[in-house]
Amino acid sequence: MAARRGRRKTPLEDARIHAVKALDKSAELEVRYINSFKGRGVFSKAHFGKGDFVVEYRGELITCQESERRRRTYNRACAVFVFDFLWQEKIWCIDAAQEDGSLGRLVNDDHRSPNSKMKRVIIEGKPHLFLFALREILPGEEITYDYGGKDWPWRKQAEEQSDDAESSTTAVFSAVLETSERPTSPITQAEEQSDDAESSTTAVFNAVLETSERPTSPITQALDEPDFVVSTKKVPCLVDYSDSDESQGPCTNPCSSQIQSQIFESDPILTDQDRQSIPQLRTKSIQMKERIYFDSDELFDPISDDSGEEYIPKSTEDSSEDSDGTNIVSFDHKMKMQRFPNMGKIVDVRDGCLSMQELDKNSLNPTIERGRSHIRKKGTSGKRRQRNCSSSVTSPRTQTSTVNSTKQSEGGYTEALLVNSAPDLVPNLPDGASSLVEVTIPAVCKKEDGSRMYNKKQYCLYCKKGFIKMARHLECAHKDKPEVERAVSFPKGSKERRMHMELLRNRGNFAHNVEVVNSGVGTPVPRKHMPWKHMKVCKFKPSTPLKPGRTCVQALCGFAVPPPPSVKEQLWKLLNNMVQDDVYFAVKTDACLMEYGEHLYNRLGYDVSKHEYIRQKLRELGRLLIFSRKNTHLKTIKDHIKPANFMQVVQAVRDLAGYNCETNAYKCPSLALKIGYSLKKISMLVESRANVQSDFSTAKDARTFRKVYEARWNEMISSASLRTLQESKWNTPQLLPFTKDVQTLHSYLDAQ
Ligand SMILES: C[S@@+](CC[C@H](N)C(=O)[O-])C[C@H]1O[C@@H](n2cnc3c(N)ncnc32)[C@H](O)[C@@H]1O
Repeated sequence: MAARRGRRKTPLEDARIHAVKALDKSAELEVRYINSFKGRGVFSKAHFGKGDFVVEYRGELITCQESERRRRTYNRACAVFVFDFLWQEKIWCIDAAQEDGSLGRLVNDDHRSPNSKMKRVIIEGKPHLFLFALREILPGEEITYDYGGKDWPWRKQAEEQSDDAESSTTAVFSAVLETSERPTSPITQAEEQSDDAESSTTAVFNAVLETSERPTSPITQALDEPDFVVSTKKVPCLVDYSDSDESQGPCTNPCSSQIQSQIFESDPILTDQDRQSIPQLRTKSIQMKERIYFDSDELFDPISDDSGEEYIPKSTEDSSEDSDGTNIVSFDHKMKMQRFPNMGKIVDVRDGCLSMQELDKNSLNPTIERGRSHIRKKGTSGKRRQRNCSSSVTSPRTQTSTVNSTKQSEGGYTEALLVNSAPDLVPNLPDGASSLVEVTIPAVCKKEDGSRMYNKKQYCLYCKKGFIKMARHLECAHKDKPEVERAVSFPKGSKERRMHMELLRNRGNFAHNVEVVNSGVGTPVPRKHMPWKHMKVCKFKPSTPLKPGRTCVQALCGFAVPPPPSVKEQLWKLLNNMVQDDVYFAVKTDACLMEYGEHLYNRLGYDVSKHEYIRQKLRELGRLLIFSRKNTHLKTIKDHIKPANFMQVVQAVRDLAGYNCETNAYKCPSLALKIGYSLKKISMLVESRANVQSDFSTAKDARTFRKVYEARWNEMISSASLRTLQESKWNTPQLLPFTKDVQTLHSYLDAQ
């Protein structure tokens, strides 16, 4: 096992592992907002060696025809995310127009001195596009690659600028510049700087580039060098140069050269018409620029320690992972596995809903009804439900494995409950776990003969320890407590004695469960029934009759959980009158939303008629939060007010409000406007709190977010929303007053 963990990975293997998990190296890369012209970019947070796998250009693999169809519907901003490449003698595309939180799609262009290069790698018969470092990349550097093509507007601008600069320099310096920076030259600065040892390879390589970049032969720009076929089955030898003897390596692969010559000289699939259409695509999309041999010096420095097999990925998520890809566990998940080693089945209990929603006020015990949690509302069942849950807490694409790890633990199954979010409301969590609180629920254990094993521990209200026989423990150890004294005053076996003991047991369990939920440590004591169902038979239910319906009982149960320290009881109560759905749990467990709620409550809460307004405001943001968690990497409202995430927020708000880029109209324009307003308000609250706490970087982030918001929100969201609102009024019939109304008015005026 130790040997396996220590096994070094090649860049290709590293790329494959990330591709299979659909994960980026989030510990080593970050998105930053650069400026309004360039938008966002991806920056290195760590050191990358030459040849290292950097990031995948992830998206949907589509055919050329489909990409043509989409391009007709996409606006310019979306079309630029479609990446063309050649594979199996056809043009394919990776469409990354969807804002899915992946990083590869956000990498910007640099045709002069890019630090990485796009490569096509085949994994399990499917092409993937990966960026590999062309040279050493230092922390803080922006990741760039050459988009290919020539018509990108920013290049012209850059060239104009550099022309201006050139004209003002001395003649000698101009001459040097002309040689090294001529835009038509395929030789990059980096290549120019390469040392003598590399020069021969570079020369050969440049020769290839020059041929493939000749503008008159557009097809040669597409990528068609031998694929890097990565097979999961051939562990540890993961690189398989298709149809070739592995020992020969890619350069000497006769098959590849055959394929290349087929494609370059007489392409059997592409007609002249197709060829004509390719350059046209290029002005709107990114392409594989040219062929590059995978083991060429450009990617792997043969004399460097970092090359080839000696490569060890640095990303945190790789640190303890199995490299065979069969047991891929998300980073967050693994972290929780450390905390809860017995974790087995994963059941989705979002936003503290198990512990909060199902804590039964009357029985004072959290309840879980296996297979009947609110997840069922989604129409999922059994294994599917489990899968959904893992995706809801990690990334939509990391679903696979969390479920696979089902194990029978010592005493039977355990169910790990991933409780999404509540990061700031739940203290003492390690950094990376900020968006997850996980609680392990022990399931009923069965003996070998299938009968139930009664080993459930109850928690003592007084000494906080777990015991299987609680009544006996109370009687022996806490006889001096008045409640216990009263309970034992009833005859043994009597109904009264049982009820008193049960109440004490429930109270002990409740206190224990609250502790577990708040600290994220320990195992809560489950209870079988849903609260509203249990309420029908509960021996301790309030004597005053409740309003019929589930929500009322749930509200009672929700309120049974004490508010977190930073939340006012009145606000907590106000929230518990909300419909208790996903949005409710999202709101209740997000610190910024609670702060915003508190702000609204302080302003308007004295007026009960405004309570519904406060709830609505919070629900709008709760919906945004749920949407963002599903579709982006934003997990809290605080993430939404970081300037680097601005574009993702824009996209999320657009999607949530039903933006149609063709008509430039919204289905629900007022939602987009309201969310914008609330986000701005929250940024002010966060900034002021951060200033008070001398957390100047958070304050700066919030301030910068507001600046970006003020500069761009109107253009990106509000203008279209307002226009939609205005236009929707055009078709509203203007109501003329009835004759009767006019008569009434006249008689009123006469009476005056
Ligand atoms: C694939 S996206 C890259 C991510 C993009 N910056 C964003 O914020 O969404 C390509 C777009 O980024 C911008 N871009 C990329 N490279 C650029 C560069 N070198 N200079 C200016 N803008 C660039 C252009 O607007 C281009 O259409």
